[in-house]
Amino acid sequence: MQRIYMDNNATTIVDPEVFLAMEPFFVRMYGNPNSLHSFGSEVKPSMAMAMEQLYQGINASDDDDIVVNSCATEGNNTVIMGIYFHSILGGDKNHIITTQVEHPAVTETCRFLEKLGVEVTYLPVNEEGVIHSDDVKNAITDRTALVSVMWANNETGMIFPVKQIAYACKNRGVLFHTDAVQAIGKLPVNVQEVPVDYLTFSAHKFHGPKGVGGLFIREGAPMVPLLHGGEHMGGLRSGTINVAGLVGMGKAMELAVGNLDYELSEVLRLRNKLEDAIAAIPDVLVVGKRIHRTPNTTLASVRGVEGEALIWDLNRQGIAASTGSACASESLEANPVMAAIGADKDLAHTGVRFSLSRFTTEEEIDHVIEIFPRVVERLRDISSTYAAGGGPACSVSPEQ
Ligand SMILES: Cc1ncc(COP(=O)(O)O)c(CN[C@@H](CS)C(=O)O)c1O
Repeated sequence: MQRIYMDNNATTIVDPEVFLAMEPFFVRMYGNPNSLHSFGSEVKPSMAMAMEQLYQGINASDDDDIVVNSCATEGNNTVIMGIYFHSILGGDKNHIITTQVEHPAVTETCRFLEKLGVEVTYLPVNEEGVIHSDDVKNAITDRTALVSVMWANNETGMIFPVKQIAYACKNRGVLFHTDAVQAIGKLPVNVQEVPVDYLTFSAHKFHGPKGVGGLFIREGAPMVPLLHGGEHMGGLRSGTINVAGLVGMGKAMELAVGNLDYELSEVLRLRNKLEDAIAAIPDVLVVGKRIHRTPNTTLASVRGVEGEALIWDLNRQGIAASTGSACASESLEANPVMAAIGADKDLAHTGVRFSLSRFTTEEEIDHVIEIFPRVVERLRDISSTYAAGGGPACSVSPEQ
């Protein structure tokens, strides 16, 4: 059976060019870059090139730092815990602002700090699943140590007003972190245009390898390492560098930026083609206006059908999708994003997320368009809660 991968917000295939770039660093050039002998020194030029690819990919200046780590979860923890140690434990601040729809790597780290007495504001989102920059302005106090708002949401694809938020924080002298995991490779990410202090990303979200990520730190922004040990990354992140991963991430960043026009045209066209077919099914609505979303993501609420049942049935047909973020896929709780946007409790369990990539083909989209309505119909026929014409799924209808 042909399998179709439609869960690229969870992870992506490694681009073959990325794999080729990495291969030598597993079997021939495997030295530790901290070693003084030739096995160590011979890997350094490739590492330097990869770092340059990362700097160019987000338009970082040479005065800024990019710390190579294991993933965005580590990067998010590093920023938030680092601010706690620097500005809260070691300073006169005691407040962090974030949103209700951040990835758990942000919200759970904040919840951990609340146990240590930190005050955290989780800004609510509107029916489209986003906040307004004024929400941040109104929440900032003289005790605010950090604002952390994602660039784009992993479940809805909704894009947050990070530029306006960054300037609002800058004007109040408050540090700003953005989790850019779902923006890199899908949107232009330029840290000269958007004056963030910290920005985090993971290579496996833009066709690089799992197990390697990056943390951008603006020159002058305070940084307290999460991991202590050897003198790696200038002391900002101890642990032997994943050389192959870094080389792969640099190549993946170069390719992601180079394919941005394709993402914003062809991937967008295929996503909209799929979304139009999904939205045409009765009592199915898509969350968020397209113009405010990343080009590859659709989150649909299907009245009367449990999200888990939907993705399992799709899986039986060879189609890989998710009910929301993969890290919450085991949970039978209501989808927190759907709950946050005001979907009623039945609907909060009905979300299905499709996320495309530059490797998604028209034939694959046409096949999903053929299968999905049949799956919905089959599951509704056996549903105990669905009666045709059950009314709108939630207040937001698809927009062009
Ligand atoms: C916005 C955002 N921020 C952080 C992460 C974590 O990435 P890691 O490489 O696992 O550390 C993710 C990963 N979201 C996947 C897995 S939960 C999803 O299915 O939506 C993310 O989307």
